[in-house]
Parts: sequence; C-alpha cells; structure tokens
Amino acid sequence: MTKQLSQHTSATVETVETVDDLAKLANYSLMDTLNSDPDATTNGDDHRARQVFSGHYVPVKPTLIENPEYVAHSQRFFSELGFADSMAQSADFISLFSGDISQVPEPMRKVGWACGYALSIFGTEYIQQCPFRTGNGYGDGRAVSVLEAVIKGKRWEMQLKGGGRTPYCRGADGRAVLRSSVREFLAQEHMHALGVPTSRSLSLYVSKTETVQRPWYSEGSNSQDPDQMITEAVAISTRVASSFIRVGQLELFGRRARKQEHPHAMAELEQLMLHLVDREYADAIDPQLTNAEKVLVLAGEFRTRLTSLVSNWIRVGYCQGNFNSDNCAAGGFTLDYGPFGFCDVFNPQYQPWTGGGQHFAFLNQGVAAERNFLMFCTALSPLLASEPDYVDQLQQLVNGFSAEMQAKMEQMWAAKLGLGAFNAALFDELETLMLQTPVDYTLFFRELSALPDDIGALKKSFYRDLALAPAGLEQRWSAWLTQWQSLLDSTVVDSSEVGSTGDTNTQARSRDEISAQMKAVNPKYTLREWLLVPAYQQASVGNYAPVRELQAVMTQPYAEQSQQVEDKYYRTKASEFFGVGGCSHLSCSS
Ligand SMILES: Nc1ncnc2c1ncn2[C@@H]1O[C@H](COP(=O)(O)OP(=O)(O)OP(=O)(O)O)[C@@H](O)[C@H]1O
Repeated sequence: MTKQLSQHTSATVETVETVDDLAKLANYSLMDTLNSDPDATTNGDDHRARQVFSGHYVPVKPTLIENPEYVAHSQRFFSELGFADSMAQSADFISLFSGDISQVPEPMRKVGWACGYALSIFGTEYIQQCPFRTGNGYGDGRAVSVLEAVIKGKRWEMQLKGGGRTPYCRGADGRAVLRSSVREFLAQEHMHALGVPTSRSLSLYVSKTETVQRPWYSEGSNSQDPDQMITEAVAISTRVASSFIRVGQLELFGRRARKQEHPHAMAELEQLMLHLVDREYADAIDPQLTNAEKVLVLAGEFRTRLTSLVSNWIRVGYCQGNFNSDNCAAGGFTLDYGPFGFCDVFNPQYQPWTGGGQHFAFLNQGVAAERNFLMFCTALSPLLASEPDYVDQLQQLVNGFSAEMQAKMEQMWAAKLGLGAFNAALFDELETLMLQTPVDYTLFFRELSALPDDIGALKKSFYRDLALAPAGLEQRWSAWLTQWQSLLDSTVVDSSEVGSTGDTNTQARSRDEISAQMKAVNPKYTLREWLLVPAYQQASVGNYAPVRELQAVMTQPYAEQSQQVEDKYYRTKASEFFGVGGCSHLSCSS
C-alpha cells in the first residue's frame, strides 16, 4: 500500500524568483512511490521506440530544442503559483522549460519520466499493431514530465509537450510544432478562465532554428495529405496539472492484471489506483477504507467530476474532438488539446476532428464520456475480484451514468437560459430553431443574456437573413422568445424587493440579477479556430503580439472588454473560413 502523499516539502518558498527557488520545492511522488520499467536505462537516455512490458514509468531525459526563444507564459498561473513574472524570460528557466534539465540544481533531478497507457476508442479496446510493438502499449510519445513540486500546499506536475522521443514515440520525432503548441497553450488558460477544469499552461518557447515536417491538407480535402508536407518550427509548451494519470493508463494496468501478464501485474494496478487516489481524490476518500471500498468511492467521485466536466464543455461550446480513454484525465479535468474546437454554428454533430465521426461530436460527448467511464470501471474491476457485491455496485455506477449526465445537462441548459428549472418543450423548440436558422452558439446565448424584448438583437448571432429563411421562422422565434420571457417573468420581482423577503429559498430575482447570472455562464468570447490561425501564422514569422493579444482577451472571456476587442472578436465566423483544412477541421495531434 502506498503511503499518504505529503503536501509539504522541507522548504517553503513564498515567492519563486529563480529556478533555485523552484528546485527546493521538488517532491517526486510518482517516481518515488511507483515502479520504474525494469528494462529502462537509469540515466534517461531512452529515446528509441521499444516495447515496455511493465513498470509505471520510464525515466527519460527530455531533448532540448535548439536556440529557444520566449513566446509567452501565463501571467495568471505564475501569479497563482507565486512565481515572479520575470522568471519566464530568465536564462535558466528558459533552459529548463525548453528541455535542458542537465544543469538543474538539486534536489531537482536531471531525469524526467514518461508513462505508458492503453487506449480504448469509444469503449472498444484498441490493440496496437505497428512495427515497434504489438499489444496494449501506447504512451507519452512526446510528453516528458520534468518536475513534481508542492507549491503553496498543492502538488503540481510539470510536463513538457514536444520534449523529444521516448520509448513510446512509435518512430515519430517526439516534437510538437509551434502551431499546435500555441493552440494548446492558449486553450488551457482560456478553459480555466471559463471555469472549466483543465490542465494549465506555464510557458511556451519556440526554437529559432529547429524545424520538422508535417503533412498538411490539400485544397478541398478534409484530411491531411502526405504529399502536402509543410515545414514548421518546433516548440515546447509546459503544461501543469495535479497529475497526468489518464483512464487509458489505468486500462493498461487493468488489462495486464486481467491477463496476468506478469507476476506484478495486479500489484501494479493496485499501486496506480492508490496513487490516483492520493494525487486526485485525497480529500474525498477516507484513507481508512479498504482498497475495494476505495475503488467504489473513487468511481463515484470520478463519475461526478466527469459528468460536470462534459456539461461544462457543452456550456461553453467546446468539443474535445478525440475523447478516447487516453485523452480522458482520471482526475476529471480537460486534457489533450489536439483536434479540439469551439463551435461557431450551433450543430449537435459539430466535430472538428477529421477522424472523429459522430461519436465524439459536440452533443454526443456525454455518451463518449460514459464509454470512458465504463473503461475506467473495467480497468479497476480486477481489484474487486474477491468482492462480488462490490462488482455489482460498480456496475450500478456504470448503469447510473447516463441519468447523472442528463441531470447535469438539464441544469446546465436551464442556467444558460436563466431559468431555475429545465423546460423540455422550450428547449426542444430552441434547439430546432437554432439548427434551422442557424445561429452562432456563443453570440446567441450572450445576446440572450441581455434579456432582449424582441429578436432584433439575437439576429447578430444568425448566419442567415431571416427574410431568406423558410416562411414562418421569424414568427416562431418571436413566439419562442415570448414563451421564454414569460417563464423568466414568473421568477422576476422588482429589484427593490429582492432580498427583502428574508426567505433564503426565494427564487425572486431582479432582471439585472438574471442577466448577470446568465452572463456568468454564457461567455462573450471563445477561442474559435479562425482566431487562432492568424495568431499562430504570425508567430511562425516571429511576431508573437497576436498570440499575446489573444491570450489577454481569452483569459477574460465573460468580461465586457473594449469596443475594439468587441469589434474584432465578438463576431460570427466569416464565410471564407468554412470548409478550410486546419481551420474548420483538424487532424489528430493538431
Ligand atoms: N510527434 C510525435 N512524436 C512522438 N509521439 C507522438 C507524436 N505525436 C503524437 N504522439 C503520440 O501519439 C499518441 C496520440 O497522439 P495525440 O495527438 O493524441 O497525443 P498528443 O497530443 O501528443 O498527446 P497528449 O495526449 O499527451 O496531449 C500519443 O501517445 C502521443 O504521445
């Protein structure tokens, strides 16, 4: 059994001003309590694709990018961590977070780690067949964790994305290009500002000299074309989270335990489960429980987090794109910003990933989450083998997922509409109207949050002139608005009366309060792909100002910002951005 993880290091550092200060906070729980691959090298020079048969991690040294240049860092996250802003541009910080850990001060280590995981696609176990390996193994092919540290009483893991080859690289180069690094860097901090649980962004550095080739999209095609190679600069972005344990990681060890692949398989699964509890669920799970009891509480807690997460995604218009089990964080937050997108035109089938099909589409994400939850429970079930009652209880948790998901979705839709309770008829008609018009998802709900008297203002979100729409659409919109207003009015009182009843359960709200509540759940700005494209294009020619401007706007997504910002960013998607590869649809590892 693993011991409870300490949230304290011997050092306490109020403000981290240098890498020396940061190093003092190092505290490596994963490397110190889990198993290293017995076949691994000890010095971390393990950069060739190979099969990893056991152990929770492989010690790996990242491969630095040549001539790193500062692009951006998250001022907000730095401030939360107590990091001095100036550190982001200091030489030793740049070295460390562009992949050179050879000089880091002790007790920081000069070796990082990569983890293996398995993969299920929409609830079907995927068994990999490739020249390098056949079997369950998949893993961090280009993500290398370089530090775990306890900062202000909270444990954080810092992971380089694009930090070079690991044994899991499957013959690929281990690199991330600037384009995809800008996307992930901006999206993580945007999601955090939207109030959606997520991994965070620390820093982003680009190489001034090192490039790689990537396939691009030929005109009119919606998938990448190997004959259309483009050259792109490599970059390293550092993402930070309480852990990077994925559902697919539990699956790898669950599959090994189920098949008794080696003598330690069951023990390694149990260790990983306990490590997950310590890293992500320590507050929710009593350490005195038996391991089987912990599995049940863990599954219940994860279900709660996952259903909330997905309802939040849909609230803000986010589609993960590739919601396989390896892209599902076991801590219940958003992880892996690959072919993600924020929808412009409302469409339940919106799916930015060219390979995604309908199962990962916008409004199908609850079902995709349910499949990942099933795989989570399947992975842990070998730990309940001697407890048939607990197996039943775990199954009941799986059976109850869709009801919990539905309840969270209804609460979310009610909140977006400013209502205390979900009204199915009102919502169904709205969904039909949004599809038939069609509307811009973000603009529509934001305009509605101003409680308009008629549909005039809502037309700002429409992608079609209603005069050209099928007969009767305008009248149906007006009728819908009237019905919505009357539902709202049943809870509205004069603002002078609000709070004067002494009844804490009162539903009474002024119109201003309703509008403010709606604006707090309906963002004004979302990180649409057509905003990202010019930002990373400019970054590729050394102009980072648009990335930083986008970062400033998107880290205050609910705020009313300047008129200039509104004119530039609060708009429907222009017609030239529809049907364009790399903008309206994206490949995997985007
Ligand atoms: N250029 C690359 N070199 C090595 N491995 C890669 C590369 N691109 C993707 N991979 C690996 O392929 C797998 C699937 O890729 P995917 O795009 O989902 O991951 P990713 O964006 O690199 O990873 P993550 O889930 O860590 O954010 C992952 O295991 C990833 O590590």
